[in-house]
Amino acid sequence: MDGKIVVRDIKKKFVSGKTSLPVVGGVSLVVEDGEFVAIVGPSGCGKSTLMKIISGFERPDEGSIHIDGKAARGPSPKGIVISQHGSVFPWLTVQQNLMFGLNGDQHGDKAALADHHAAMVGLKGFENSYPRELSGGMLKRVEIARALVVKPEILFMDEPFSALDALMNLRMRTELLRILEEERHTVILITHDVEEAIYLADRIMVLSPRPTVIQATFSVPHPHPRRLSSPALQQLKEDILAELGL
Ligand SMILES: Nc1ncnc2c1ncn2[C@@H]1O[C@H](COP(=O)(O)OP(=O)(O)OP(=O)(O)O)[C@@H](O)[C@H]1O
Repeated sequence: MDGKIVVRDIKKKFVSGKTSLPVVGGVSLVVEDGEFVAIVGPSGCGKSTLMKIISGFERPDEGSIHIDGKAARGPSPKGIVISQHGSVFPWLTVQQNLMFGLNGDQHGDKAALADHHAAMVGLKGFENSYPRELSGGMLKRVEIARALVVKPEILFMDEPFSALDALMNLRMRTELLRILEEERHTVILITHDVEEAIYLADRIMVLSPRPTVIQATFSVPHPHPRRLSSPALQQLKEDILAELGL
């Protein structure tokens, strides 16, 4: 079976008493090794549910997920989730947070590795700070460094920058691209921000309203850094917004 991540005909409904809410209506997709796929869709269409299923934190009613050809029946050790809800421990310093996931002896000097990743996201000099001493943007960067330090093959990102102000959001996009150039990861990004998707992704999937299916797929074969004001990318934005009924 080809593809780093192969998602086959995923369906999911939530049942509560006599009511049943169909959320994912049959989604199939293949993500290649090293590819960056963004998923956009209308509010409440089931984006987060789909991400939880693909990352192994929610069971689908039907369908399958294969990672590197193997059926995935829970969270894959090859992947890590970065979501809008922070997962940084408030009682640990930046360095301790970054060292937290480094179990086993194969990581060498863990403190040095943590400091390298802190520097990578622009937090050099803040290794010994506690989360309460950092701004929202810095916290987000700790979170991203914390995900990257364990060198995951796959990054599952669910609206990772949505809690940030506009400027920090733009900065984090650029930062993420720089990091991905240094260390190639396979990425699935959920976002409601079409420009963010166009700026970052190799391919963009547009989801339909609930129960969601993939309504359209767009390739973004443009080199980085991308200028969102270029006619081609403006046209792409219009095409995607039209798919979203906007
Ligand atoms: N665990 C759950 N139990 C019951 N219903 C749920 C559960 N999780 C999600 N839902 C429902 O499924 C639908 C889709 O939710 P989901 O969070 O996946 O959408 P989304 O596209 O990520 O939303 P948003 O754009 O607002 O972030 C919503 O109507 C939500 O109420």
